[in-house]
Amino acid sequence: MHRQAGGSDREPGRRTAPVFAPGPDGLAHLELVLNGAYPFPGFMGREDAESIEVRGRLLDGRPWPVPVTLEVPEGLAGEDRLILTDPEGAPLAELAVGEHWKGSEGDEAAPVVHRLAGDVTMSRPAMYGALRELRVTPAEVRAQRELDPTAHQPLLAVVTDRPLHHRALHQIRAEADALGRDGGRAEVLVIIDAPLEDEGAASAVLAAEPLLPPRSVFVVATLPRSGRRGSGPFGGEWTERDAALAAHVAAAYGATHMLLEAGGRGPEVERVMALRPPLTVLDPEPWRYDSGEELWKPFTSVDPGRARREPSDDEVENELAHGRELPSWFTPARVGAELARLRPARTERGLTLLFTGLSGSGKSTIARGVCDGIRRAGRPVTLLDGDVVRRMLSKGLTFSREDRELNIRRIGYVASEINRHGGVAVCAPIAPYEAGRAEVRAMVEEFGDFFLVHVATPLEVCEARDRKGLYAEARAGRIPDFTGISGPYEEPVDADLVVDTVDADPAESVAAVMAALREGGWLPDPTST
Ligand SMILES: Nc1ncnc2c1ncn2[C@@H]1O[C@H](COP(=O)(O)OS(=O)(=O)O)[C@@H](OP(=O)(O)O)[C@H]1O
Ligand SMILES: Nc1ncnc2c1ncn2[C@@H]1O[C@H](COP(=O)(O)OP(=O)(O)O)[C@@H](O)[C@H]1O
Repeated sequence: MHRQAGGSDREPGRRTAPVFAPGPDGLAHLELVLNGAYPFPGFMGREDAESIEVRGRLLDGRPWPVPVTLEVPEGLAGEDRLILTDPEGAPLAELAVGEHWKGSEGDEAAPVVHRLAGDVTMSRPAMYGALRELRVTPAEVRAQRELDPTAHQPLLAVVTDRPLHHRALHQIRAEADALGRDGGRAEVLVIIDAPLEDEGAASAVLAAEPLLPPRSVFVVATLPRSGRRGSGPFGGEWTERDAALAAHVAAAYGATHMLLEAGGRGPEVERVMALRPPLTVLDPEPWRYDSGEELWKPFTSVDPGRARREPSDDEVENELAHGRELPSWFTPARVGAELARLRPARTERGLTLLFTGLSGSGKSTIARGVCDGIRRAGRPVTLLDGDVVRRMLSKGLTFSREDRELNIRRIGYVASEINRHGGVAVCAPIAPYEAGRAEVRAMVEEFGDFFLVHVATPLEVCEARDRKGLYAEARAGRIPDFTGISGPYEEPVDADLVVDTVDADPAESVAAVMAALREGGWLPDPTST
C-alpha cells in the first residue's frame, strides 16, 4: 500500500516522507484542491467534516455539501508528512498533516477508518489518467473568458456524466437563449464528469459539440461520488449533495448558472438550492418528443397522448448490447455512432461465462457442450475447466480457502485477458466463495461481460453420482475441506442463470445456457443470418 519514497534529497537531514496513493475519491478531491476548484488548501479535519454532515456548512459558516477527507491505512496514521501519488506512484503533492482522526463508517461494527487532514502543496502537475488535455483548470477557463471582450454574457455550466441526447440539447439551447442578455445568449461550458482512470462517456458527450451553441467550451473534471459510477457510459445516480458539489466546481470555472444532466431524473432542484450553492441551479423545462409533429417541444405544448417516452438507461444499454441503432428521434446520429463505438454489440465484446457448483454438479459436462455451441456460432472460445486448471495453471495449490481464492483469481486473470481481445472464456471451477466470484466479475468487467451460471444440483444428487468416488472418501473423513461435506459452498445470489440438472439431461442443460446467451445477444441470432 505504501513505501518509502526513494531519493528525495531536497532537504538534507530531513526524514523522507512515506508515499501514499489515495483511493479514487481521495484522488478526485486532491485534483480539485490542486486545480483550485475548491476554495480551501487541503483535506478537512474532523470538526469541519462533522459540521458539514450536520448543517451543510464548514465551521466558519461557508456552505459546503460534502466532507473533503483523505482516508489512509492505519500504518500511515502517525505520519506528519505524506507524499501523495497517482496510482502509478508518481508524486502529485505533499500533505503537511495537521490532524489525524478516526471514526467508523456507519454502524459500530464497521471497521475504524483513519483519516489525515492538512494542507497540500503540488509537487508536479498530474500526468496520469485519461483525457489530460481536457482537464483544464478553473483559472485557465476564467482567464480565457476575461481575454474575450465580448464575454459579458452569463456562463451556463452543463455538468454531465452521460451523453447529451436530443432532449438535453434542446434544454441547453433553450436555457442559453433565455439567460442571454441584450438579445444575445448565454455561453455554455460543458463540464464532463468522467472517471480519472478511463474516458467514461466523454467522447460521446464531445460528439454533441456541433449541436450546442457556437463557442461552447468543454472541460473534463472528476467529481468524487463514492459508489455512484456504473460500468456503462450512462452515468450514475446524483444525490443533491453531489449536485451541490458540482455547482461549487462549476462556479469556480466562472459559471453563473448550472444545469445538471442526469437523464431527466436528477435530484430536486429546490433541495439542491437549499444547500446554498454559489450559483443558480436551473430546473429546465421538460422537453418531450411530439410523435405527431415529429418534433421536440417544451412539455406544456405537447399533447400528452402524443408525447413519446424516452428510453431508460437500461433500454439504451440493451439496444447497444444487441447492436441496434438508437432511434434517431432520441439520439443525434453522431452521438449514437460514438456510443456504439464505446459499447460495441455483445457479439463483439469479450465474455466470461463462469459455471459454479458442487463437485459432480455438471459444470464440466455443460461447459464442454456450451463451448462446442459457441464455437459453432462462430466465436473464439477457451475452456478453463476446474480439473484442467488445477493440473496446469494452479498446479500445487491445495483446497484451503486461501488457495481456492488464488485459483479463482488466476482463472479470472486469464479470462480477462481473453476478453480483452474480444474472446469468450468459459470457466468451470467450483468457486465456492462469493468473494472470489465477485473478484472475477470485477476483473472481467474491465474488458468484457460476465455471466454467472449456477449449476444448482443438490448435494444428495452429486453425492449419489459420485463420479470420482471423492464423496465417499470425504464422508469417510479422508478428504479435509471437501466442498459440501467438510468445506463450505456459498450459494450465489447473483447468478444470471440457474441450471437444474435433476430433471434435465445434459443436452437440455446445455440448450438452456445457449438460449440464455442467444437471448442476451452474446451470440448471433441464427434466424437473422
Ligand atoms: N477438497 C476438495 N474439495 C472440492 N473438490 C476437490 C477437493 N479435493 C479434490 N477435489 C477435486 O478438485 C476439483 C475442484 O477443483 P476446483 O479448482 O474447481 O475447486 S475450487 O474452485 O478451487 O474450489 C473437483 O472437481 P469437479 O468434480 O470437477 O468439481 C474435485 O474433483
Ligand atoms: N443435466 C445434466 N447436466 C450435466 N451433467 C449431468 C446432467 N444430468 C446428469 N449429469 C451427469 O452428472 C455428472 C456431472 O459431472 P461433471 O460434469 O464432471 O461435474 P462437475 O464438473 O461439476 O464436477 C456427469 O456424469 C453427467 O453425465
